[in-house]
Amino acid sequence: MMSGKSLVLLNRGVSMISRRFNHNVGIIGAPLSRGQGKEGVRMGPDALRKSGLMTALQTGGCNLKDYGNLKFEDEPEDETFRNVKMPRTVGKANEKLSQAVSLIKADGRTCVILGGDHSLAIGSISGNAAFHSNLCVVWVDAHADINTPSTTPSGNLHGQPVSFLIKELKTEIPALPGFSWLEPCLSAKDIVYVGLRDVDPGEK
Ligand SMILES: NC(=[NH2+])NCCC[C@H](N)C(=O)O
Repeated sequence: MMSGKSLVLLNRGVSMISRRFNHNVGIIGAPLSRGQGKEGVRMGPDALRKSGLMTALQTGGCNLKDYGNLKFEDEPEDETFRNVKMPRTVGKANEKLSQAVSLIKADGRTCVILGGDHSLAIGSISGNAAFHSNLCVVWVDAHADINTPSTTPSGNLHGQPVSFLIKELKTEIPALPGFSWLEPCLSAKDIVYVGLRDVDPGEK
């Protein structure tokens, strides 16, 4: 027979499990490659879907809604601006992503974004920040991706997203075409790096 106390514990366990197993998740594909030089990364969202990601998430108890893939286009005459490559295209794509993330959050879902190159962190984090005033970021990556337009050795925006998001670096970021919509939304203390092993001199 069950005591009152064990019944309370059991109920608590079941409600924890059902909370975990009824997690509402929205999937959005972001097939962007212009933040760096390899075309193939835009195939990421479809490749991840084909590899069985959705089934794995459902088996893990997620209640999924697939919002499909965003459509990104190259902006015309997207010249390099102070060494930064394709700023208009990458800025516009991230603006779209940020809006899409905010809509999914407004639907009451955790947003899982399938990229795409790492410049997408700009839209992903800013879209979430619009909903969570106390947002923290755990950045698991070999790269810090905190170059600024002046320190970037490659000019690729996938190596710079964090510098655009951190309030303390605002004065280091020039007014880039394509990014007028963006306001930094994180403090430096709100990000933790895990796994760094390839950091540029200007990022240190
Ligand atoms: N998310 C990445 N794969 N980042 C690579 C960045 C490489 C280099 N640090 C750069 O700024 O260009």
